[in-house]
Amino acid sequence: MQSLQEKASEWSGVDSADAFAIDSTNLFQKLGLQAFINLSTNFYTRVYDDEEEEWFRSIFANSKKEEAIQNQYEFFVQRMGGPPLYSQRKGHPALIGRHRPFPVTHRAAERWLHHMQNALDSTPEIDPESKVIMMNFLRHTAFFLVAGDELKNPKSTSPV
Ligand code: HEM
Repeated sequence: MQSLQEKASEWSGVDSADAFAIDSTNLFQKLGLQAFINLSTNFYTRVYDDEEEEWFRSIFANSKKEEAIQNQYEFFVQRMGGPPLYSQRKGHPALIGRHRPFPVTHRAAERWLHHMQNALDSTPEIDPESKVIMMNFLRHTAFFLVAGDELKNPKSTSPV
């Protein structure tokens, strides 16, 4: 059986070496805290304003925008070489478990990545090379979460 990581690589088109290139360079040191705050603010502004794809925006209906921004940038900071801001406040990220209430489908991952690509493109504090490194990690992780989401409804299980 394919592991979640293998599914993530196949579906995202990003192999593990490219996804985890974030561990060979310290993006937090390079970019600084404000770049991460700006990126997550930019991203969630796009998500909460998504009028073209209302179904996507509705996934975030029970989350407060300001909290979602903080959750995301604190996680990115700690995952990309900075202090463990997220875990100090909330514990282990356990991303699959924390996404369990939400429908993290292939389509949702593509919409999430669409907003993230646009957010990166309009965050001038992040240089082009760092954007590529970040996007490879984010794309792989998005599909890792899709693979985790499918564990909720294993297709092989027969209905009872
Ligand atoms: C694939 C599509 C995705 C969907 C539909 C999705 C959806 C959501 C939603 C609805 C929340 C709740 C907002 C909040 O209260 O913080 C959330 C939280 C979060 N997401 Fe995602 N997400 C996706 C991908 C990702 C990816 C790729 C990452 C990391 C690389 C990520 C990291 C996080 C983190 C750290 C939180 C905060 C969790 C918490 O503290 O409860 N998400 N996501």
